[in-house]
Amino acid sequence: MPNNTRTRLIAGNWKMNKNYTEGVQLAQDLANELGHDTHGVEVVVCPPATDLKGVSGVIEFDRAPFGLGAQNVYWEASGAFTGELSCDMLKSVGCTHCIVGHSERRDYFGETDGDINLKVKALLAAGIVPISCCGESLEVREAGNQVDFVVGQIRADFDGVELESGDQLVVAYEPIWAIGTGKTATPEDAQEVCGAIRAALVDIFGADIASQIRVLYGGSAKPGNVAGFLAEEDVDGALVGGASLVAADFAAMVERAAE
Ligand SMILES: O=C(CO)COP(=O)(O)O
Repeated sequence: MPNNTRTRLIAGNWKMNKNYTEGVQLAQDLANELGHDTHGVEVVVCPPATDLKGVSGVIEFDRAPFGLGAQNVYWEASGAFTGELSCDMLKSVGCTHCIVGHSERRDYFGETDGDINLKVKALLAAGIVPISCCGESLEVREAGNQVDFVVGQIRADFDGVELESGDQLVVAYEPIWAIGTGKTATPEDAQEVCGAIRAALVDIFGADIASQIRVLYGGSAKPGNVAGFLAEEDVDGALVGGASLVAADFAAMVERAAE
């Protein structure tokens, strides 16, 4: 069990995997694996946009014990923005959460901290919880600059953001060199940066709100290593890529988080 009052959160980022039929199947498999009780752990899945409506159907009709998140959003309300999705569109298919600022979007699609800042503000205004990602490259880590780099991202991403309570926002620390590589950070590596993130959040939002914001670790997290991360004071859950595509593995991680 956590040694603080924050509810642990295990979130799955399916990335660009699973077509509609496969996505609905995975959601149903996960619902079966989890049963109706996740023992105090919050669970969210973030499928591709084309699967959102189907997965929300599984959540509604099978009373599946997980929330629904998108992987991206655009900050404008509507209009001539070909290919983009608004907060209202995400809400209309049942999204409660949305990943923003994933390193893959920063690196492959040129997303900047300024973009992420606008997305976070739009999501908060719509009542959707941003799962806001940050994390350093191998180069930054090898130079020993991971804390300064990530705190810089956090300050830029949340510039001018106002919260009423800490459960409106989730932060995910994902060192880029550990994503999809099988190379995990150690729990101590994760705590070093997640602790610095918490300190920055105290500065930005004040101690009360910062103490309630969940900070997740992501990067090759799996059933065999998640407990080590969760044992750290400032790690409140995991953002899971590859292992979230296997219902039994993802459910096993939720189980570890409940222990
Ligand atoms: O990027 C991630 C989650 O957003 C982590 O992916 P992996 O768990 O596949 O390393």
